[in-house]
Amino acid sequence: MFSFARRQISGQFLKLGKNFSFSSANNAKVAVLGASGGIGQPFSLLLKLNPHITQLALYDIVHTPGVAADLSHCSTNAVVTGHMGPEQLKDALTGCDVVTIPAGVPRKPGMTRDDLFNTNASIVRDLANACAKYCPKAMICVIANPVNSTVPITCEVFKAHGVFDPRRIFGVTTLDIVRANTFIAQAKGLDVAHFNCPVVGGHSGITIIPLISQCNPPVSFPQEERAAITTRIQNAGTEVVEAKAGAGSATLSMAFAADKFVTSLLQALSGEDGVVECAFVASEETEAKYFSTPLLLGKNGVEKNLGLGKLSEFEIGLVKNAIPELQKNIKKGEEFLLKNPVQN
Ligand SMILES: NC(=O)C1=CN([C@@H]2O[C@H](COP(=O)(O)OP(=O)(O)OC[C@H]3O[C@@H](n4cnc5c(N)ncnc54)[C@H](O)[C@@H]3O)[C@@H](O)[C@H]2O)C=CC1
Ligand SMILES: O=C([O-])CC(=O)C(=O)O
Repeated sequence: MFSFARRQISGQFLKLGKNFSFSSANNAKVAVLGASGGIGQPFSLLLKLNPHITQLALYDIVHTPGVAADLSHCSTNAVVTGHMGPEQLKDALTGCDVVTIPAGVPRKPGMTRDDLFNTNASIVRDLANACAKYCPKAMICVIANPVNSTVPITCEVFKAHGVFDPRRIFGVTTLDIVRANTFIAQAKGLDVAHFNCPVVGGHSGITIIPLISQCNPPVSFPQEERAAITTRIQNAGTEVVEAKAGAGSATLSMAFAADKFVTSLLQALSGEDGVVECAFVASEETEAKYFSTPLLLGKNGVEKNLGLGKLSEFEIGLVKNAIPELQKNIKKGEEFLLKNPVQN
């Protein structure tokens, strides 16, 4: 483990045009597992700008000394520590308030997210195992795909350790909301900074369900346009994978989205009221055991599941179509852990 001297800055902190002021609650340790990757690096940079964070622990199996040294020169408050290889994972995780997991392989053209299962399931299982041992109370934000299966894997690992708290484990689906907001605001000529479209369900293909009927401010589309924009949101990950032509999947927009989610989580943890984000969590809202819906966040993670709300006929059909696929993905994650249990 190597660490860098804390650099104090005073007063107010300007981030993405928004003012944050320091308070005693803004004292979080956040870890990024997979910090050297395509998402990990820009995401860590955004977290380094976050005034809620006083320690940023960067873990990967490669390159973290360089990434941490580089990032530590940015003149912001957070102390950056680099941790490389499993023997340094304990130090990275101990004392964490929030752990983010973008570790794992990304898609290439022609692959589905489920095609990543064979590689990423064991990566996530082993990292979740370390979290359950070294920071069982931390908020765990799973980014690695297939999210519909890696979240159930993480939850099963925590159950195996007897430390499962469904309020604290999240599949990060924020990129779907970011995309829905961008595409719809652009189509309607609205200011995306003041536009919100909830996206529910899961994080792959038909399980991604934008609730256009619940947009704020309200929008409406002719039937064909609504179907087309829904399909674009569902396939937006593939759009990026194809454009990158073998060089990976979304990294910069994912870093933006993950930072948005973690910022909301830290605001809620530090006592801010009314913080709502969608995420894929253990859920009783539908027949699927895990489902993304808007969540009211608080000091202990999910304070209240705000549920699906009133759906249009079109959206009811989308939810109905998504459930069998989600159930299959969830079962696959749970069965993986039965067949490949954690070694404590
Ligand atoms: N939830 C979402 O919306 C999104 C999820 N993703 C997923 O995020 C994951 C990461 O994507 P990228 O950063 O583009 O991939 P990448 O290949 O650029 O980076 C992955 C990083 O994980 C590290 N890694 C591999 N095994 C590890 C282990 N056992 N412990 C710690 N680190 C390990 C690698 O060394 C690498 O630095 C992929 O599974 C991708 O599908 C990508 C975009 C959006
Ligand atoms: O499409 C992928 O493989 C990466 C991802 O989850 C996304 O961009 O939404």
